[in-house]
Amino acid sequence: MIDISINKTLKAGHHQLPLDVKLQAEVGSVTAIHGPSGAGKTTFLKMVAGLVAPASGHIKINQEVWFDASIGINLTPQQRRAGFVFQNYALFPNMTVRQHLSYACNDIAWIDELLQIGGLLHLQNSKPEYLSGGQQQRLAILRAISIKPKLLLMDEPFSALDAKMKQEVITALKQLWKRQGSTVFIVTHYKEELKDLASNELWIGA
Ligand SMILES: Nc1ncnc2c1ncn2[C@@H]1O[C@H](COP(=O)(O)OP(=O)(O)OP(=O)(O)O)[C@@H](O)[C@H]1O
Repeated sequence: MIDISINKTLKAGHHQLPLDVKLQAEVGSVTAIHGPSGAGKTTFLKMVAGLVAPASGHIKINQEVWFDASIGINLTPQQRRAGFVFQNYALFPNMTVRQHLSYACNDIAWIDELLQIGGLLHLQNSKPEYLSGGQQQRLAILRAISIKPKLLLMDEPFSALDAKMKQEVITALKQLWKRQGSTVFIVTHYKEELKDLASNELWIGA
C-alpha cells in the first residue's frame, strides 16, 4: 500500500500557494496525476522522490517510511531510489544511450530488452545530442525503469512522442509494468492518453 499525506506552502512569485496532497494507492497500480499548470504536480513528485522536503505529513511505501515529519524521518533520494523521468529529461551529454542504462544496472539482457522496447537498439552507441527529442524522451523513460524502482515517477513522459510512437510505448510499458507489478505515478495534461494505463486518478490544484 502506498500512503501519502503531505503539505507544503509553495512560493509562486509573490504569492503563497498551499499544496496539500493525500493519496492512497495499491502496490502495482498506475496513478494519473492531473491539475492546472503551476498547481504543484512536479513539486509533489519531487517531494515523493526526496528532492524537496514537505513541511508536514508522511510518505509510506509498502511498510517503508520514506518521510514522517512527526518522528523526524526523511530518507535521502539515494535511500528511496525512486525512478524519475524529468520533464527536461536530465540526460548526461557525455554518455551513450547504452551507458545511460548500464550506469545503474549491470543486467545486459534487461538493458537489451529496454533498448528494444524503446526502439533505441540501433542508437545504443549514440550520445544524446545525436538523438531526436522523442528519442531523448524514450531514453529518459528507459533509464528510470532500468533500476527497477519500487516507485516510478514520470513528469509528462510522453509529451515529445508522436501519436503512433506514444501508443507503441504505452502498450509496451503496460505489459512491462503488469509483468513486474510496478507502481507508477504519471503527471499528464492529457487524460485521454492514459485511459488504458491508469487505474487511479489524483487531482492537484484548486
Ligand atoms: N521547493 C519549492 N519551495 C517552494 N515553492 C516551490 C518549490 N519548487 C517549486 N515551487 C513553486 O511551486 C509552484 C508549482 O510548480 P510546479 O512545477 O510544481 O507546478 P506544476 O503543476 O508541475 O506545473 P506545470 O503543469 O506547468 O509543469 C511554482 O510556482 C514554483 O515556483
